[in-house]
Amino acid sequence: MFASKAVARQHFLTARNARPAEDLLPGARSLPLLQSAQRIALYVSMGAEPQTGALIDWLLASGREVLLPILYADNDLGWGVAPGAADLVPGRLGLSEPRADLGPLAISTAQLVLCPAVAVARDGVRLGRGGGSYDRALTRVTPGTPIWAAVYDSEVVDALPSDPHDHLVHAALTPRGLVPVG
Ligand SMILES: Nc1nc2c(c(=O)[nH]1)N(C=O)[C@@H](CNc1ccc(C(=O)N[C@@H](CCC(=O)O)C(=O)O)cc1)CN2
Ligand SMILES: Nc1ncnc2c1ncn2[C@@H]1O[C@H](COP(=O)(O)OP(=O)(O)OP(=O)(O)O)[C@@H](O)[C@H]1O
Repeated sequence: MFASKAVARQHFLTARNARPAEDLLPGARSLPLLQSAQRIALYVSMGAEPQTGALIDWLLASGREVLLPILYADNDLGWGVAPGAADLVPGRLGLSEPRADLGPLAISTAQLVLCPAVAVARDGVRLGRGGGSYDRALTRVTPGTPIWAAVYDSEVVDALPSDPHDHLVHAALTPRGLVPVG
């Protein structure tokens, strides 16, 4: 068990930064929910994060809508639609973001939410970057909507430090498929 979220975050990010980035699409495209959901909240991957580019292109090509986060100054998130990678503009912290902001509540229209994560525990606890962005955004998801966290297989672990404000996820999506948690 890790002594704190900060220690755990550093452990997993150091390991992740030493590995090649992998694409999420192979593990995702055969999942029924990803074939049927009409509007999906996703993220624009950066660095060694599980890569979302091919997944976003595949969803758009099959006529679905993809919501992408816009990071506000207080680390809360707004959401915009992705018409295509060429339409994204540079945001804070090296992020690429949609130009038009539909606001923080737009995530409530998603039928599936895939959030970035540094690690996920078997009980559903998600460890993020530490801004509390998804702690806030996930409170606005329509109850009953599946929430998945994108990680590599080695980042699904038995236990992680957690706080009362942490919002549990239902599964980890890895490049090899879906791992139910919680
Ligand atoms: N791809 C992606 N988008 C996301 C998140 C994320 O984790 N991944 N977020 C999840 O909440 C929000 C943004 N939060 C973030 C918090 C910290 C860092 C960060 O630490 N970035 C790098 C580079 C910083 C820089 O260039 O100054 C780093 O410090 O190593 C990035 C995003 C919304 N969008
Ligand atoms: N609803 C909220 N409103 C404002 N701040 C919040 C809220 N929830 C959590 N926070 C703050 O966000 C900070 C980071 O929380 P935490 O370490 O759980 O982030 P995280 O889930 O790992 O990061 P992220 O969601 O950005 O990927 C904490 O200081 C926490 O107090």
